[in-house]
Amino acid sequence: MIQLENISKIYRRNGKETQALKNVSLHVNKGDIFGVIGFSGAGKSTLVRMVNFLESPTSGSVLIDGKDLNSFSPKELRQAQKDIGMIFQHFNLLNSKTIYHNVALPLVLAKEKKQVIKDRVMELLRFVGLEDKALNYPNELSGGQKQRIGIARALATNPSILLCDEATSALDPQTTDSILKLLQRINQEYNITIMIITHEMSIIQKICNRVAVMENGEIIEEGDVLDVFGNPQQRATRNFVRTVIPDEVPESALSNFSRTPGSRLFKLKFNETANLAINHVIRHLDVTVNFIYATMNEIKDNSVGYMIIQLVGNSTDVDKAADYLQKEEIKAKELFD
Ligand SMILES: Nc1ncnc2c1ncn2[C@@H]1O[C@H](COP(=O)(O)OP(=O)(O)OP(=O)(O)O)[C@@H](O)[C@H]1O
Repeated sequence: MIQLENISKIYRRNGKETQALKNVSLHVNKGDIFGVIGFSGAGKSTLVRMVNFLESPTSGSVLIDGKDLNSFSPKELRQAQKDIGMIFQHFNLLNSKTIYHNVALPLVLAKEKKQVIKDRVMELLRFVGLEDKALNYPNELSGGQKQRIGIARALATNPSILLCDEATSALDPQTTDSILKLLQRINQEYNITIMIITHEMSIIQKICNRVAVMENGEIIEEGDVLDVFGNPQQRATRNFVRTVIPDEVPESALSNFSRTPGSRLFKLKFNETANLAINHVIRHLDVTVNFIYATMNEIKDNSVGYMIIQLVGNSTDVDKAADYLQKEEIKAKELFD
């Protein structure tokens, strides 16, 4: 649905060049809630502005439903942009206009009939749960309510894509969750493809099915959310995952078990393969497995986390068990070896 092919973007200002995007390629499928995560300055906003052609790439192409936006006339481009809604961190509402008129604006610009506009605006305000605020002004609303209005306005022209640029960064955690639930409903009920730009991994964890990690204008890792959380490849990705699934073992967990001489301590991923391996060790070797600590997190209806286990027994069996758990597919990591 959205294809970015070898996109580079160079900003030139006062004789200085900044390369905001370096040969970025990305495919977002219809129905995805696709997250793009990165630290400040990674190039996320630049990337998302390429998708609706708010800015054009220095090189490379943007294809929406297979059509190259580069080849569009200005009129065709405006038409294509109507199919892409966008919401922002600071909502970008017009303070001098009522909520009704803010939501109506894209329809007024599209020269829709008055009755069509009225029906659509009221339908959207009902959808975002703010029908009673039609005659209020933006500064009479809370941040969460303002973002709901931003969402209603973005949906006014019935887009098939919604871009969200740090849309929950100015909101408290509870309000963030309610906006994320609303985005999920939009994705499911209206079948709208959503692209989310964020610096918070918890946002990706809660609603995205795919994720790309950006660093210094490049996509350094991309994949299904479960795979990326379960097996992050790059250092920056691991740091982001850590913010949701901490992998430091608390001192208290380690000080509470007895260091039996000859026992060995391992850290393993919490997954089916590791569970089967531990069962194998218990069944086939004369080894006791003590569970010292575990963390678990729900990602896309799957459990992701890790556990710390202690192997206790005679040294031959403990060593055999350790060898088995350190195999390639299990990759148990020894602590204090
Ligand atoms: N209009 C512009 N003119 C010049 N440089 C720009 C412009 N927009 C962005 N940049 C530069 O491009 C790089 C990427 O910026 P961008 O805003 O895309 O990053 P970001 O990941 O969205 O960061 P943040 O989360 O802080 O918004 C930065 O070095 C920034 O200074």
